[in-house]
Parts: sequence; structure tokens; C-alpha cells
Amino acid sequence: MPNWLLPENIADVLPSEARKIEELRRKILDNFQLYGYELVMPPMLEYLDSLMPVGGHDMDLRMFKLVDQLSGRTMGLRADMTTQVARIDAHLLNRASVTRLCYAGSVLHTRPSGLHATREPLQIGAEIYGHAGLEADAEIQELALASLALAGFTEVRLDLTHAGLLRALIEHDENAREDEAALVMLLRAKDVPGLSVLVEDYEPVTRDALLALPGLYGDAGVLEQARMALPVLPRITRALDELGALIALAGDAAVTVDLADLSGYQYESGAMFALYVPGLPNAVARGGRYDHVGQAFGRARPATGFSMDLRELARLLPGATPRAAIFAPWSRDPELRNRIAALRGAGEIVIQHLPGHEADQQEFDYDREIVLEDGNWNLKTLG
Ligand SMILES: N[C@@H](Cc1c[nH]c[nH+]1)C(=O)O
Repeated sequence: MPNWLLPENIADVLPSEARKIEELRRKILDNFQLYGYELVMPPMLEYLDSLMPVGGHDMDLRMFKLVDQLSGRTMGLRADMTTQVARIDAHLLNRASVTRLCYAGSVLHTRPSGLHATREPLQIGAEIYGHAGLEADAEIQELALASLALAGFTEVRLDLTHAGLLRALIEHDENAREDEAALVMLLRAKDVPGLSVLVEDYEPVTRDALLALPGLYGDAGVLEQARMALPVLPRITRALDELGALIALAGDAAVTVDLADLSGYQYESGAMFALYVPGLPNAVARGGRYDHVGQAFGRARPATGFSMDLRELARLLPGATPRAAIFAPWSRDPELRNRIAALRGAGEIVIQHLPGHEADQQEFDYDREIVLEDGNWNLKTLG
């Protein structure tokens, strides 16, 4: 095996793709700033318990682990930045008011989330702490949609669900509570036969409601079906009302509801959403409310946010066109150097031709050239 072979689902990012990703990163972060989000940079690795404040089987399987030689404790390489940002809000900032934070950085996954998915997504996201009302969820939803619009996606579908529904359904049934992890797996897979076997001995109300969940997907009308199919419990009514309000705020995006979609169930506690674009079966962005994470860090704070993988987003976009550049000879002549500095100062790309090489940088399209004519360095258009 050649020693330069990279591990499966781990790849270099080459120039044109890297530029696409970086341009997207800047655009999206700049837009976060326009909404008042402050950038934070949490570490790549930290102690396992602080990366998994609320436990979670999925997260545990997903995370690379290693032993810290300084403390002897187990550390994890972050697989998701959201809980790190919640730690920053809970511990380090200690602000009583609303805090808006954003981030962009690599995360690592032990297993790819799909056949061709990378194990090193470049996660970018935004989170709001300190506001329990739906206004914060609405802002996050708007920001997520705005981020995809900035990236150039025109057809986006917003799919809504609510983590509170399953919790409310199983709350009063001990058997069901014990099976929570298995229920989540079966509901995610929409495995109705498996679900029927598991729920056989539950109380009839719980059983019927759980069996109804996988069928509760479609347009906004699903909320009315859910009101009839699910028991009338205050938490369920509230969850369905919240989803109704978020649908009303979705703007131009096509909206669907899928009450059994529990893909983000790890720490989420309320309304959750996923964004889809044509041509990709997996969600490109996920978000939702997770009010219990701050508590695990010692400070209960309402929280909601979203994140997405920049590498995946960039992969879906058309290739970047080469950028216009100016070709310049190599010379120490101060006049040429001044001319080049002025052009670069005005934002032009000026590439000096090193003696003995062809001008073959593929990322650039040389459309002008600096030439020496009658003792002057002139800019000429290339045909
Ligand atoms: N980090 C979550 C999405 C999220 C961000 N904030 C809240 N939820 C995910 O990757 O699924």
C-alpha cells in the first residue's frame, strides 16, 4: 500500500473546490455577522464528557477517541460543534441576556453518514441562547434558509418535526420509556413492522399513537391529521401549535412535515427542521431547539440553532469559473513593483512569471499582461 493513500472517506480538497468552499464560508459567516452573531472557535478535541453532555449512543459511536497523555483522561475529537458552543455560552460567557454565536470548522466522524459522505465535514452554523420563545426558532429558520439562498440554492424544502412529540407520548408508559432508543431507531427507519412488534405490550393509547407517527408526513395538512391521531395532551398540542407557527413563517420555501423524522434527536428538545435541495436525498442543513444542553454544563439556557456541512454544499454547486488575472514579468524594477502593488491594492490578481516556467496556473484566466513599452510598464489586454 503506498504510504500516501488517504483513509476511506477522507480526502484532500484541491484548489478549485477549496476556493468554492472558502468563498461560501466567508459569504455565510459575513451574513451571520449581519444578524449579530459572534464568531467562536472551540477546540478540535476535548474531554469526552464535555463533548457529550447529554450522552447519546449515536454521538458516542460517531466520535474518535484517544487518551490524553497529560491527564490520562479520554478525549474525543469533536463530531459536532453545537454542544461545544453551548458550553461556551454556559460557562465562559456567563451573559444573562440573549447570546448569538456562530462557528465554522472541521468535525470528524468515525463512520461516514452515507456511502460517499466525508468523514471530515466542515461544519458551519449559528446558535441563539437565552430566548425560549418561538421568535428565536423563527430567526434560526430564516438564517438557515438565507444561507442556502446565498450559496445559490433556489429550490429549498423545509421539513419540520418536533422532538417533544415522542417524549410526550412515552412519558406515561414505563415500557415505552425503557425502549426510547429502539423506538427512535425504528421511527427514523420508518420500520412499521418492527415498530408493531416492539409496541405490542404498550398501553393502547401509546401504542396507537406510536404506530400513527410514521404515517404522519406530507404537507402542512399533516398537523390536522396529527391532532386527530395523537392523544390530546398539553405537550402534544403545544408542539403541533409551534410547528404550525413555524410553517407560517417559512416564507417562500416549500414546507413539509414528517413527525417520525428523528434524525436530530440526540440533544434536541423542541421544534426541529431539516433543509433539502434537489438532487440530494440527505438533508443539507439541520437545526432545532435543545434547551437541556446548557443545564448539563451547569447553566440552564434555552437554545436553538442550525448547522450544515460546507463541503457537501460546495460539492452540489457548479464548478467555480477561473478568476481573471494579470500576467507580469519578474523584475526588481521599482516602477514595476509599484505598479503591481497598486493593482493588487485595487483587488486585482497579479501573478509574476518566474523565469524558466510556463504560465500554467489553472485557477486563473490571464486576460491582461504588464509589458515594458518605451520605458513604461503598461497594462495590455490579452486577446
Ligand atoms: N448540530 C446539529 C444541528 C443543530 C445545530 N444547532 C442545533 N442543532 C446537527 O448537526 O445535526
